[in-house]
Amino acid sequence: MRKISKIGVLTSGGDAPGMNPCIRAVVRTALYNGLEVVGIRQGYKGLIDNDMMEMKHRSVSNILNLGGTILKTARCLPFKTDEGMEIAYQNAKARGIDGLVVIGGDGTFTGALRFSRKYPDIAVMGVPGTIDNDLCGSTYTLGFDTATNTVIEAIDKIRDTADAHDRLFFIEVMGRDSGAIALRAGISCGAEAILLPERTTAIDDLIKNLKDGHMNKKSSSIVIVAEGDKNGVWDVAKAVQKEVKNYDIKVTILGHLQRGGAPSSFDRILGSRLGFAAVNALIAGESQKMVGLQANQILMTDLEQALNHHEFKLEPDLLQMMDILSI
Ligand SMILES: Nc1ncnc2c1ncn2[C@@H]1O[C@H](COP(=O)(O)OP(=O)(O)O)[C@@H](O)[C@H]1O
Ligand SMILES: O=P(O)(O)OC[C@H]1O[C@](O)(COP(=O)(O)O)[C@@H](O)[C@@H]1O
Ligand SMILES: [Mg+2]
Repeated sequence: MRKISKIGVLTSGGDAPGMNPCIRAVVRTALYNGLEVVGIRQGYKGLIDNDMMEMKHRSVSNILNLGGTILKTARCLPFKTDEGMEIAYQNAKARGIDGLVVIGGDGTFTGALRFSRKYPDIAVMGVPGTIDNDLCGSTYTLGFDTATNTVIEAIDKIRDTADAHDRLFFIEVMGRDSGAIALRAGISCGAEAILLPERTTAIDDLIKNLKDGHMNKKSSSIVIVAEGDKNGVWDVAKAVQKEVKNYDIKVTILGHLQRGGAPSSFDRILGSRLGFAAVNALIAGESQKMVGLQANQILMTDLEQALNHHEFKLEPDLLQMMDILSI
């Protein structure tokens, strides 16, 4: 069985609340087990630029409540090239890193899998950290709960003013190819319609529903549009504006405020559990896997399987109820 002595930890792709509790758990679990830990700054960029530091217990003090990531993150194009990967590998080897914990989303895992197939002497363990909740093998990814709560708080406020003015709001929420935030926030806020990349919405049906809502004495309407929806929030709003005259129409793009803020209790616990499990999995000799939450248990999934978007599905009952509960 392979023996790990030094773990490198990095956060990569979009930051997500809960990454800091996870880093803390990785560092302290590794130290508890007599391993050394290296923090790699700015994701794969830090591996290529040799921007790394030794981590001790006090390196991760008082960070449980912080959004963002103390290690910083980046979208690093050079890591996608063979040359970039080779430099990253040589730097990691020179530091004595023999196990890597990568906290990030689908892009990060795609890179991790390629890297570890090319250089199998460095074991790699993925931790799902993305507000998009778009990975198989973990019911929830780090940051999704906090981001959804942030979105709900914002939409509740928009509902107040929408109601006061009898207005129709189109609200774009994040999710590059994923309707996960849109669906949960929409149901939680009683959105009149939710447009998702995973489901096609006919604009004619949307217009009819909004008109019906007005006739049924709805004083405001909220339509949530996931960023990855193929129509796009502006085009949908324009198409509806032409047909729905009773409401004054506004568009709000919530943007990056969705990624910030203190992690929720759920994300603090999830980050701690996943970080703890990732280090223990590396110690047990595992590689090319992701630790994830399934039925309240921490289980491992092959990275390849975690990336299988076709198998990732939004909850059918949520999809079914989203139209029924909003009438
Ligand atoms: N095909 C790939 N090969 C190697 N590295 C990749 C690949 N795809 C993504 N990455 C690395 O992972 C990083 C994060 O991916 P990205 O899609 O931006 O975020 P996320 O991991 O949150 O989905 C990229 O900036 C790049 O460094
Ligand atoms: O902050 P950026 O680079 O503009 O990226 C925005 C994207 O990042 C996200 O917030 C998170 O996605 P990733 O976790 O895949 O990076 C997406 O919802 C959004 O499309
Ligand atoms: Mg992603």
